[in-house]
Amino acid sequence: MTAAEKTGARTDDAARVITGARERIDALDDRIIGLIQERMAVSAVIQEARIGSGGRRVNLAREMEVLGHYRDALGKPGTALAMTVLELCRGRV
Ligand SMILES: O=C(O)C(=O)C[C@]1(C(=O)O)C=C[C@@H](O)C=C1
Repeated sequence: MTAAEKTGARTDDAARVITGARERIDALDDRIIGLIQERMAVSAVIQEARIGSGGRRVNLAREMEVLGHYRDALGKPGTALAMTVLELCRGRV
């Protein structure tokens, strides 16, 4: 498959730009995934401390803060992203 076919570009110049930018996106996605995995580990520490003390896994007031943080930064899709992040960190409720 040619670079043009792989990228959907109609010129070699555009194919080069897209190929380079996709490499940066793949590197960014690797970092984002790493950060999410780090967040999951930190969240687990909190949840274990709370459950170990007799509390519940979920803290809805805190989740509202997290949802608001993402929404303020990214708009409505930010809320959906935060819900997915929370599900990754504490499982489905
Ligand atoms: O901050 C907490 O109390 C957590 O347990 C962490 C966290 C999160 O991953 O952000 C996870 C579960 C709770 O329902 C709220 C937030």
